[in-house]
Amino acid sequence: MGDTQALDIARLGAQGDGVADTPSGPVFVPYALSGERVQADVHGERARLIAVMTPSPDRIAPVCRHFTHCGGCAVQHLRSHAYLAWKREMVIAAFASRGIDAPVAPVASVGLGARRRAAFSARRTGRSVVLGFHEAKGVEIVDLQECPVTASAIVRVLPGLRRLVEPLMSRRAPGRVIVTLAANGLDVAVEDVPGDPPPDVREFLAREATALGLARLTLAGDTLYQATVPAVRFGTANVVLPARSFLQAAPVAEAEMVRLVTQAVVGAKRVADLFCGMGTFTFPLAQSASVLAVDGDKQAIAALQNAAKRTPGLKPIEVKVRDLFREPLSARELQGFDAAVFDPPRAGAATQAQSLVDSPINVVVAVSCNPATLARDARILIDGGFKLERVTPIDQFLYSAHVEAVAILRRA
Ligand SMILES: C[S@@+](CC[C@H](N)C(=O)[O-])C[C@H]1O[C@@H](n2cnc3c(N)ncnc32)[C@H](O)[C@@H]1O
Repeated sequence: MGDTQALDIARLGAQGDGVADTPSGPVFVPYALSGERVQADVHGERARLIAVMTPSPDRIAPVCRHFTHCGGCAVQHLRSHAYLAWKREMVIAAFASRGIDAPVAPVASVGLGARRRAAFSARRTGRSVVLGFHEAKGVEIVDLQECPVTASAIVRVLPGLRRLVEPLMSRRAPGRVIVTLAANGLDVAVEDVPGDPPPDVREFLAREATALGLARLTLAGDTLYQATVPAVRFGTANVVLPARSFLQAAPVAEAEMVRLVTQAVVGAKRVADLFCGMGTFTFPLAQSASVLAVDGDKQAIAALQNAAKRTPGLKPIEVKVRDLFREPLSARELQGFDAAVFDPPRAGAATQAQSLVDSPINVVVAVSCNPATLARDARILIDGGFKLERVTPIDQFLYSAHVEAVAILRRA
């Protein structure tokens, strides 16, 4: 037990916790809201909410029965306008911390059921399996009965997936079950499970996959069952999904990102698409510009290249497999390009941003799921002579503390 205190919540922190400023420093109270007076059990700078004494007018009922138990969502209990303002503020603060007074647009919102990929954890308990996300506090897995942020086609198969993965799961360590709603069905990838299943288990898995109507089932990257080749559509291209490659989490967020990227580079004849993945931006860009698409994931690049060969009516697409952290595209290699798009993992693309500064490129669109590294990379570009035109936050990760953003920079 900690120390029970009444606290006044001053703001919502970056992880979605209510923050009370006390004489001994900030205290973080999960599920408390800005402006509320709450009773909390305080342990150092963390506290457990006991009761809301004065609720915020923006407090609403959560949409999911698992909220506060499941770690998938941090903020479901806040009215939409205040929730979106919190996400926007995170982006503004990240840029401000780099000394940038950023022109940040309103957040592009994404509705319920938009998530097309979910990475669940699963563990055997007795004769059954629990399948879901990890607890908000603690290490157990919440056995999901619903998930309003995830596509209903995924949520519907959870009971069947519990049956399917049962022979693969151990009591000791959790396995992972990554479910993707492709354009033509569900692609299920099971990872981090022990051993190679014997023939009878493989037969069982194929039978259950058929019964569930899955498009494909892979185990540690190997295809165990395939009814149809799972594919996604980028622009006019159908790209066959590699088992493990990156895919934007929500198609409506992706569509907004594509719109912002393609509009920013209108008129460009040659575009470099860096950290291109399977071609989310490459194919829409290639409708009007030739594109150099670069990524470190061999499978993603192969999928992109195969789709490019099959898709008529596109400008030329050249591809490279390359580790852009160790070997960013150099200013020399960027000669002749009018624009660049980069969409790195959370670590950002500092060295790549520096060589963009040294290149003749006039327009850079930076896409990121981490406002902190996005702001750092924007600072490099701004110091190198670019002007930040606009940053658009996109609520791709509904109810979590994450936010996607697209920044457009042009040479001043
Ligand atoms: C956020 S994803 C974006 C992918 C793509 N632009 C999209 O929208 O689907 C980041 C991409 O960076 C790639 N990546 C990660 N580390 C890399 C590295 N060191 N060099 C090159 N690419 C890398 C991943 O393979 C992944 O495709």
